[in-house]
Amino acid sequence: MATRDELRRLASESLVSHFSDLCEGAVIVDAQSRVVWMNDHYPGRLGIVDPSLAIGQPIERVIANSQMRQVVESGKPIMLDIMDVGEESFVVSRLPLRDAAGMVVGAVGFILYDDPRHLAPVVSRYQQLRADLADAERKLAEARRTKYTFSSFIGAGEASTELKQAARRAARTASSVLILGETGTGKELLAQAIHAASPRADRPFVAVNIAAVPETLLEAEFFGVAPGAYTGADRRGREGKFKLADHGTLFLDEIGDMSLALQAKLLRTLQEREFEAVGSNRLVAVDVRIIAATSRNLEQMVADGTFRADLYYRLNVITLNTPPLRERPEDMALLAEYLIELICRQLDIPAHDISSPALNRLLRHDWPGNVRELANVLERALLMTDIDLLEVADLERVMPKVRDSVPAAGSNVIGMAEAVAQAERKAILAALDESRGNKAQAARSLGISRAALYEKIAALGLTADAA
Ligand SMILES: Nc1ncnc2c1ncn2[C@@H]1O[C@H](COP(=O)(O)OP(=O)(O)OP(=O)(O)O)[C@@H](O)[C@H]1O
Repeated sequence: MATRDELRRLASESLVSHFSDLCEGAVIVDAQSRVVWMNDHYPGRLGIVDPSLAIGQPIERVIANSQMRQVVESGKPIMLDIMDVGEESFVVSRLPLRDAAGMVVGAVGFILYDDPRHLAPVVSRYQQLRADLADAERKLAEARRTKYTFSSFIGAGEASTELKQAARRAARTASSVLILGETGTGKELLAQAIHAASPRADRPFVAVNIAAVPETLLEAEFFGVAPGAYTGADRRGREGKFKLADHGTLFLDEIGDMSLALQAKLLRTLQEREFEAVGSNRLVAVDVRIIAATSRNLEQMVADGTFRADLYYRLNVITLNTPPLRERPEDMALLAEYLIELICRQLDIPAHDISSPALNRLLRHDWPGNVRELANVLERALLMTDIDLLEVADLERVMPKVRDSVPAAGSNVIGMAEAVAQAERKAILAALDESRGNKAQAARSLGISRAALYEKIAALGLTADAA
């Protein structure tokens, strides 16, 4: 009569031998996940030409997406799984092997069926889900595809050419980029162009305007919220921008407006390449390329102690300076022509030209709002002119100084809405002036949120003046 231990030994031996005979393939790895044995079917099923060369190799060298190492490292079986090799899908099972003391000494993997039709309902559902996921990922990447490339950055003068060359070089690397320049000089355009020319072009480009998101919401915006972290609307949890930008590029606009507390969290994420969602203690790994931008003097902020030096150096691997429009008059004609054509197309109005005196008028303005302001002025001038040639008078009508003055002729009575808008415009400009363009500080002194300030600036068409 066999003892209990002998019976157990016999059972496990015959189980393995039966299994390996019956199933379509079997493989055993050791504690380092190196292949030590495979049955006769295994190499044929998986297209392994010379099985003798596989022995002693790490399992991933033999089967690139094998999960055997996970079983060895965790000591937990994966009872039923679908493994894709090339075009084929296999139903597989993986079990850890333990010695007498219970230590994991390896793992055994079986290919149960090479024809997943045996599990048709499960497999078809799996394949459907996989197709849906691929479709959703493609749509997401499409939605996040950048609008701009380097050819969208207009300017052929020396400063623009050098800037574009440096940005093209940056696109070829994976380093962080810091773009410095006044408002409206094309920082976001350039960030998009860098992404579009980088190896990450097919992955998402995700932008966060730090100044436009209320401070209290920024952490959740960046890192997401774990399910159940909040009651109410967010109970199901939400992905943060870091996760959405995984394998792509994360554009951090107005980085100079970030609080010191969040700067510390951002730095940690960039260093460790992992983060925790709000309300979770599970670390999530991410791979994002960072492009940050600001119109503020970050170096001065570091000296003042309002921006972390370590974060500054981390972001400032490659620096690009977008020159203000007034410093590149050589680009004005090209830009004006390009913008007029673009605006006419967008507004669906006939093509327009610009007279030489009008072009000279543009050159005399100092453009605190840069290209955005130029586009704004041209659009309003185009909407008001009756002929297809922009003249000085058309521009004068809409250029900032004229716009803000009281109408010379006619009644002095203005509607309430306009009166309120004028008062708001004045207050915002004064606050921005006092804070030297720092929108967070301006919002504080106005007693409104930064998000509200951004909305007002856009609604009042103030962008041009708000530098
Ligand atoms: N060199 C350029 N060629 C063509 N369009 C440009 C150029 N620079 C800026 N623009 C246009 O001007 C507008 C503002 O550009 P963008 O948003 O990139 O500026 P920004 O520097 O990021 O501004 P902010 O600091 O206010 O966020 C956009 O519509 C952009 O397409």
